[in-house]
Amino acid sequence: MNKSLAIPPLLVFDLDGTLADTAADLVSTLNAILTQEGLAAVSFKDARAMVGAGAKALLQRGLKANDVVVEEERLDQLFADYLDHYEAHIADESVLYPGVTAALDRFEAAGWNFAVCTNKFEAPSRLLLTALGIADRFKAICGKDTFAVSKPEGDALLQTIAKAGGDPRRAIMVGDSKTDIDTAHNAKVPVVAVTFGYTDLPVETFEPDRIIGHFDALWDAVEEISAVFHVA
Ligand SMILES: O=C(O)COP(=O)(O)O
Ligand SMILES: [Mg+2]
Repeated sequence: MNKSLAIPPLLVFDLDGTLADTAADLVSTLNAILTQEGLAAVSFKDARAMVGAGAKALLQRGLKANDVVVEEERLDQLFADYLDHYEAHIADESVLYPGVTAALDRFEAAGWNFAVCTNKFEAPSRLLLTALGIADRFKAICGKDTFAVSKPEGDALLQTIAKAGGDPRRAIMVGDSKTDIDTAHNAKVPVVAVTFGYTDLPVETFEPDRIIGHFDALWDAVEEISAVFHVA
């Protein structure tokens, strides 16, 4: 049997804005830090689009919204405070998007494996997925700090696939932002974009291979890609 066919096909999921709607907890944490510093909170609407480039970028955008620039050392301290607060409130309001569990069940029954490739740090990612009851479904959970490189570098995805025991020729990325689509393009891995995440521009702008508005549509999108890319 063709050796590569012995390797199960792999779905690699982004986390924030793809598997889980985490914006409320991320923005609440940002505002807890801004308030602690005597600065104005940012509106959920404004801050939601800031999510996607990592927590430090979110923090910096919140400071910038207050026209405040802090030097590196102070930013590191605020970021440490941010992570402490976030880990204590990791899933106060965060929930899985509709259809995630059913989609994982269907693909698992068809022999697919799963991994996570996120710009959230690995520890809070594990904490969140455990709190949401699905951490043990992933062969690998890789965060911004798992490898020397992070998204949008293609190698962040390729190393995630390797860590999950997968084959890049039999892998598909699922994400919500330009960062994810660029990562997949850089790794030459097909990508399905979801429309319900935190992208500041419509995802079609970034030319994913397929676009879905609900996880119930993931099966057909992957079927189409698999036929084209000979994944499954
Ligand atoms: O934590 C972030 O800002 C982004 O995380 P994501 O890569 O899971 O979307
Ligand atoms: Mg995301």
